[in-house]
Amino acid sequence: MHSCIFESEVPILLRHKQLQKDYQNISLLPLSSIPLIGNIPQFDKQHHVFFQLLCRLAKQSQDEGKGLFCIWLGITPRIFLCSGQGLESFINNSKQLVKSLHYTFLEPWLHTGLLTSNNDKWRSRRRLITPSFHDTQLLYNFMNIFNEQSYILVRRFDEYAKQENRTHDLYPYISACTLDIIAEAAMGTNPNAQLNDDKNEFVQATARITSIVATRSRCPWLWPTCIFDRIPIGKEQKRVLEILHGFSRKVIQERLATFNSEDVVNKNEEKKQIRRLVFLDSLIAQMHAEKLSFDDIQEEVDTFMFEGHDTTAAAINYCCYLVGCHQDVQEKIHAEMDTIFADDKERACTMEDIQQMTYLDCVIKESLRLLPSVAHVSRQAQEDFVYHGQTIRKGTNVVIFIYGIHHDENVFPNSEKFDPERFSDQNLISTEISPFAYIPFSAGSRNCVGQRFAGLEERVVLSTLFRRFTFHSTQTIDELHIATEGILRPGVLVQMIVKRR
Ligand code: HEM
Repeated sequence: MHSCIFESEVPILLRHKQLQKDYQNISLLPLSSIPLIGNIPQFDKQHHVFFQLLCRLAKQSQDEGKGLFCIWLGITPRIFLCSGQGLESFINNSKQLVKSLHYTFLEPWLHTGLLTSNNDKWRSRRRLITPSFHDTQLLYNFMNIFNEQSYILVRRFDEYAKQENRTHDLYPYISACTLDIIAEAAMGTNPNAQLNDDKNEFVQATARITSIVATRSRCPWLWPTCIFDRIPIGKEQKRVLEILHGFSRKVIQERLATFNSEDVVNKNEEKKQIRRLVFLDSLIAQMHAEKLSFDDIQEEVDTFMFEGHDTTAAAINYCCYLVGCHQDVQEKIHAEMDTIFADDKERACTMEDIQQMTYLDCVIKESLRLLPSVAHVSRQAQEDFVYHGQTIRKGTNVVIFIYGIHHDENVFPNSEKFDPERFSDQNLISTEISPFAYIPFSAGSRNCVGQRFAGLEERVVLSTLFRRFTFHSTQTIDELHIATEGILRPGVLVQMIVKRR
């Protein structure tokens, strides 16, 4: 599969001199005097320093009114779109839905599931999968799972709360919780990651593979599979994938076994069992109809186990962190929780409760603005297009830089400030400016299929936590050394103190 990278890059290779001219105005870093190297010597090996460079370039391009910039990975240009203004005609264009070649590095893991597939395959999968995550009744059914798993998380945080003034990294507990949620809600199985050891093998393997993919993506010498597979990082990837694929295979086999037997049972009306149908069942039904194979199902299970747990875990963790840095915000959340739940700290959170969480809603949105779980997404231009007056050529790797767009001073004044009021009714940020100025779930027809699921999950988990706990953060954002590895990740452990209210 990876040989395609080079086949598809050939036109770019042949055209790179012309493209250097075309993109001269937006190439904000000077090209190396060594031929064919591009900007690579200017990229720091440390992910967070590289990310800071991208953020600086985004700011510079916004200040200069350009709204985009280009970096050169050797002879391939990568163009970062950093303004919501004008994004619509690209992101909503049905001809521009093809993911960039860098997603190919995810294929050893996710093959061509919904996130990484293109064209007809993507269209038919998206049609098949969307109902499982958009059906309002199904989403209501998930509330029980969100509540049950949140309670387990509370019990684990209680242990931390007993250790007065000690700091803790909450991410392992939170990601175990979101893993159990997606596994139970979508796959009908519960790996009990929350009840097992602190260092879950699946969670750790996911973090490692996303880091390996990020490293490979920005180092052209790691692109050829024949080299990558032979060096330590490639061998490590192979080991990590055995863990991840072993997990998804087990999940499918377990469900497949019960699916068959219950099918038989269901024919007998007297013994008919009511079983909650999950996303995986709809895929298995397609397998019985011979429209999907086991491998087809596995690539979707891998895709959803990753997209469905890591993104949400990052969002919840960053939200706790940011609130822990802003005690005034935390007091307002507590006041809202007390109004909704009064003294009853134990009852389950309902849809009606969620509708009343207007302030928490602003906090969640502002957290996803300041620290979006997915900092960028990429496409490969299928035809020439114009953005902010710049023509971008067919074949170019185009990055929609969500993080940069969310930090645009022209849209979000004082953009580094955590200010949930931006999203309050009175200050309603600017659909007037551009509906694409705030896109944590991407936008258009390739947006996040799990957006509504994630929104509900975040609100149940976070309200359950804020009803009971106060968080205190001990680091500034700069000290977190954040970097984008598919997911926006801190380079150090995020340390927080947890107290019972
Ligand atoms: C706060 C949580 C989440 C955030 C911020 C988020 C964000 C995103 C973004 C930005 C994309 C576009 C990716 C790209 O174009 O490369 C995306 C796609 C996707 N997301 Fe999410 N996501 C979240 C939660 C979820 C959940 C819970 C699920 C599953 C239930 C999910 C499943 C997916 C899938 C399958 C895609 C690929 C869609 C396609 O290409 O058609 N996400 N998500």
